[in-house]
Amino acid sequence: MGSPVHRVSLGDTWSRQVHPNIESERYIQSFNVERLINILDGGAQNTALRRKVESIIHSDPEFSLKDNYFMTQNERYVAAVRKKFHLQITAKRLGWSENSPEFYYVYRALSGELALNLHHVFLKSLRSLGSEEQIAKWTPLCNEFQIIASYAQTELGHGTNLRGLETEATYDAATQEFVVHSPTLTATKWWPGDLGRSATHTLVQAQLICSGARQGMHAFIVPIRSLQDHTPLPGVTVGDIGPKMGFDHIDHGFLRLDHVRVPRENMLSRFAQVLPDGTYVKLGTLQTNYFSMVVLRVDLLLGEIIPLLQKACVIAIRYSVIRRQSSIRPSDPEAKILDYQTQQQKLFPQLATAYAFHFLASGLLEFLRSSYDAILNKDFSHLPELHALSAGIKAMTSDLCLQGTELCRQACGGHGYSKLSGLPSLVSRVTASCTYEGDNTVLYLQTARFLVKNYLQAQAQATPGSTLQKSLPQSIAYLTTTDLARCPAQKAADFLHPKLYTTAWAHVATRLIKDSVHHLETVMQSGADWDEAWNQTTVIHLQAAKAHCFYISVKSFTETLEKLENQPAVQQVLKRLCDLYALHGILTNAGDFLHDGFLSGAQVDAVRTAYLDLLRLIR
Ligand SMILES: CCCCCCCCCC(=O)SCCNC(=O)CCNC(=O)[C@H](O)C(C)(C)COP(=O)(O)OP(=O)(O)OC[C@H]1O[C@@H](n2cnc3c(N)ncnc32)[C@H](O)[C@@H]1OP(=O)(O)O
Ligand SMILES: Cc1cc2nc3c(=O)[nH]c(=O)nc-3n(C[C@H](O)[C@H](O)[C@H](O)COP(=O)(O)OP(=O)(O)OC[C@H]3O[C@@H](n4cnc5c(N)ncnc54)[C@H](O)[C@@H]3O)c2cc1C
Repeated sequence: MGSPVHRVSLGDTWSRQVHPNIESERYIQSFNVERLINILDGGAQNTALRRKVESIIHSDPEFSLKDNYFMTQNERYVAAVRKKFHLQITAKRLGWSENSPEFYYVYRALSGELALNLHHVFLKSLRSLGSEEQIAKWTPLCNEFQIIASYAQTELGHGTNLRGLETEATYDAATQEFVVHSPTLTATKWWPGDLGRSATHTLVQAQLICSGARQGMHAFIVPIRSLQDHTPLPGVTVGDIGPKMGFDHIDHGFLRLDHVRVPRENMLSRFAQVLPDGTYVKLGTLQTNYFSMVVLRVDLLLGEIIPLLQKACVIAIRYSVIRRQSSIRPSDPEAKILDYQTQQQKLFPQLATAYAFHFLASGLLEFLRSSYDAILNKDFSHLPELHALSAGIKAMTSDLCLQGTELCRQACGGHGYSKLSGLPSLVSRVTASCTYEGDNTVLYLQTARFLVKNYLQAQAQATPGSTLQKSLPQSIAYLTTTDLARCPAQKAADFLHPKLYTTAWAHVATRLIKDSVHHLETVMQSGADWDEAWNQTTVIHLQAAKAHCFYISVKSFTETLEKLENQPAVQQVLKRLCDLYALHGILTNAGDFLHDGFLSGAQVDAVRTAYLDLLRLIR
């Protein structure tokens, strides 16, 4: 460890002391910090549990992260594997069960520097796509790490277009096996985490071929490495895809299968079965084989994506109260950079976004939990709305978390470019979330498809004599509420009413959805078919989907405020953040509010007045 750079991070004494400026800043807030912490943790008992888990982790040298930024990719991987197994041993000793809150707190305390995350993605997919027997068989093997699993869906040639996946699983009735095969180079599985070096098994998403027909994408458990010596099994070519922008600690891999045989029982069969004679039995819909992606998109929000923005806000705001640079008056001492309005305008909307997304994701997780069992029991009534919400919210949160973490990094000047600030790693990590578990554009368009479909249905129901009376899904009920043509706000203070700005966002989302349908229908009337017309109007649909998702996030934040009547001081500070979040969105998209005169120029000025005053109040 002789290299000079290590002197920077080893053995310094001053970094253990809290900077006096931070100390002083911690005693001027207007609310009870512990109360707000309890709200974010979901209750005081969770706060106590989280702190207990964090103290165990932070006091154990095996979990130290201090050398991480000086490691090679290989060293990062080895360190992450070591931490993962030390964690499993610790968890067993302390009685922490798989999927328990303790594991969530550990993951966050270690900034996700743990190997085998896809092993848990495999388990989640098994639970959502596997039969009860398959769950009972494979879960203990995973929990005891007798097997290490991964999730292999994406191929060199296809990540988004799942209908285009080329890996084949052909049923052989004579032996009651599936022959899993990579027929082309582009069928090579590419990107799956934990595949490069760790996994002994993987969940292969492949085109099922049985009864002489292609039945679409289905999931197959395929052994890929020997449990004796970890070498690739016959017919398996597997390895690491090499250096990436981030995620150095994960062995993303590639996989080719040359007619590898697996037993019939290895096809996950909650929503589809292949009988011994090769008969295909559909127990769900095409979309139910996509259900595991809905679960993952929701889990990744609080489990991986939003904490990255939360951490970037903590680092950048703390830095901004100790960094002094230039003076507000030439005669003054150098100012804390957080006292500059522009620094507040960079950071506080990101802080507000971090809170907005925390409550938004918590609500979506609740919706998933409440509909999960129904879906597993083949009641798919909530699935379309759950898919549309999870797709759009994953796209919006990852997009805005990326923008926010990068803004926080830039707000720290040169030190924001040092890995030792923690910020560059947060940015490179959150960047990936705009692609994994679904490219954001593609996911927004899934939400847009849901909006158009339901809008047209509402239109059809509204025509006189229509017998259809199906109510709209709750998240788009606003499409049929009476709409204001003009915003009634007279002065800046009027924009600090949650009902007023929520209605403003509903107005813009409704208008953009109507507009997108109008353009679609106009292009079709010019002779294009639905698919061509859809492609020629996707930019407009994308805009409508984004406005819809932002409206959902504003509504979720205001509903959270309503539940805090009994904690006025906390409610007040969260309301300021909610106001700031909503008004920041209006100013950033002012054109959408001015377009039909819903807001006038003078009203947008009033929004800015209220917004700038909020920065002062929040500071
Ligand atoms: C440190 C660790 C943290 C990081 C962990 C990272 C883990 C990342 C792991 C991965 O990245 S795994 C790979 C993730 N890959 C994807 O997410 C692929 C994205 N592509 C798709 O989901 C589908 O290809 C897409 C939905 C875009 C299109 O599929 P289709 O062409 O079959 O569907 P289409 O668009 O025609 O829609 C058909 C119907 O299915 C519905 N649908 C589509 N996806 C659905 C879904 N997931 N659930 C339920 N319904 C769904 C859709 O709404 C529609 O319903 P309607 O007919 O009623 O309109
Ligand atoms: C860090 C990381 C980890 C990952 N982990 C896994 C894993 O564990 N398992 C796994 O299976 N996969 C994994 N992936 C792969 C990931 O899921 C895919 O990269 C993702 O689904 C996007 O697919 P793609 O790469 O083929 O991009 P493409 O779909 O080729 O996207 C390229 C461009 O084409 C556009 N595009 C594509 N289709 C459309 C359309 N229909 N309409 C409009 N535009 C379109 C996209 O918007 C994008 O701009 C991981 C990826 C990353 C970066």
